[in-house]
Parts: sequence; structure tokens; C-alpha cells
Amino acid sequence: MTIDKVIVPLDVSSQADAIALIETLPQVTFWKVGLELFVSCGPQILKQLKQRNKRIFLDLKFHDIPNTVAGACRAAARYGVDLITIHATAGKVALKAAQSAAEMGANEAGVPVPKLIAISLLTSLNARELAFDLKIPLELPEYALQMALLGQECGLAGAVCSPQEVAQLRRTCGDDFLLVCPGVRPSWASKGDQKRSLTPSEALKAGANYLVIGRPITEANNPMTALKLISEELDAAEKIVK
Ligand SMILES: O=c1ccn([C@@H]2O[C@H](COP(=O)(O)O)[C@@H](O)[C@H]2O)c(=O)[nH]1
Repeated sequence: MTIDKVIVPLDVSSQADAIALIETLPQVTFWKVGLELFVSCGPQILKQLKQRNKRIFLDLKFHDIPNTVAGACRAAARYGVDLITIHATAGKVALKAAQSAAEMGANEAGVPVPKLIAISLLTSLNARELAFDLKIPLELPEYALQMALLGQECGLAGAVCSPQEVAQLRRTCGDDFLLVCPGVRPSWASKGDQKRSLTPSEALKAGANYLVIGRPITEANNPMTALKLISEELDAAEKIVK
């Protein structure tokens, strides 16, 4: 089912708003809990999602020294979530420590080990910002690839990348490496702060495993209709991919 490849972010600031969204879109099986919701209402929302048999992408984008990210990943893994994010720029020692700690936390809690995935480069940044603001002397696609490869070398399960880099990452990192793409925008939706987007069908055909699509659905006049349009677009694209 292509709808299972869509992860919808719960980018709201209260548990009540999050639950309202979950109940408005019962066909969504995979939800993302990010900084806004987790900081607002804590891990309680994870229980709510698990009670409803939903898969959980805990997108807290850890970025700290090895000891601290390890502690955070160990604690996050105990919740029995499916995906956890860490910035690749935390570095090799931190990525390896985070991976071992996630395994330890899950084993302690007797839950499946979550997939730890590395943020390669935020999808809100473009080549100009990378070069002139962040002073990174690599072309953007090469930089995103190197960050994904760093994650892979450290034993992580996958990476978060923009749909514009996913084909290159898929070719280089192989079929078993999980590629999760935010910054996906249907042709009818506004881009907002996303700077490296493609449409859902383009992202799927380019090799993404999961598409994170938020505001085009959650801020639509009718979220159910928006999700249906995306689902039909993905169904058509999957027939071409197969
Ligand atoms: O590089 C990244 C990493 C994470 N995100 C998250 O994905 C969603 C996108 O929401 P939209 O409303 O579809 O823009 C959001 O929760 C981000 O925190 C990202 O956009 N880019």
C-alpha cells in the first residue's frame, strides 16, 4: 500500500490537537513526532500512538557530544519507536555511540531496535546557504552524499535526505539503506520553507522508502482529500516503478 510510505508529521503543540489529527486521518499508519510536540507534551503522545497501533518516527534530530546523544538514543529506544534521527554532523564517535545505545535501550525494554537514521542536510537549506552561510566547500549533492555515507559507515540504518538527492544516495548506498525524504511537495501545494523539493511521485520513483509530508495534508482545507490525492499520485507512480 503506497499510503504506508507516507509519514505525516504531528507538528502541533498539544496532545489534543495531535489526537484530533490522528483521528481525522485513520488511514495514516506512520506518524512523526518532532520537536514542537515532544517539547510541548512529552512522551505521553508516544503511548497514545502505540495504543492505536501506529508506527512512530521520533524526529528529535539529536546533535550533541557522544555521551549525550548516546543517553538520548538509549532513552528514546526504550519507548519502542520505529525511527530515530541524529544529525550526521554529530560525527563518527557520536553516531557509533548513538547506534550502540539505541540497541542497548531497546534490549533493556524488550522492544525491537529502532532504526537510527542520519540527517544528511536539512531540506530547508539550499546550495547558496551551504556555501556562503555554513562555509561548506563541497557541492550540495556531494555533501549530502558524504553525510549519508558517514552514517552508513557508523552502522546506522539509513538517512534523511531531500528528494533531490535521493536517486544519487540510493545508487551509492544500496537498496538496503533506508532513505526517508521530507521536503516532498505535490504540484498543488506551496513549498513553504522547503528549498529542495520534488513531488511525491518523483520522490518515490527516485528511490525514497518513505515520504514525510506535513503541511500539504495537515493545513489543507480538507486533509482527507489532500491525503487521497497524494495516495492516488503514489499508486500511479508505483505502477510505473514496478
Ligand atoms: O531535513 C529535514 C528533516 C526533517 N524535516 C521534518 O519533516 C517535516 C516536514 O514537514 P512539511 O510540513 O511537509 O514541510 C517537518 O516536521 C520537519 O521537521 C524536514 O522538513 N527536513
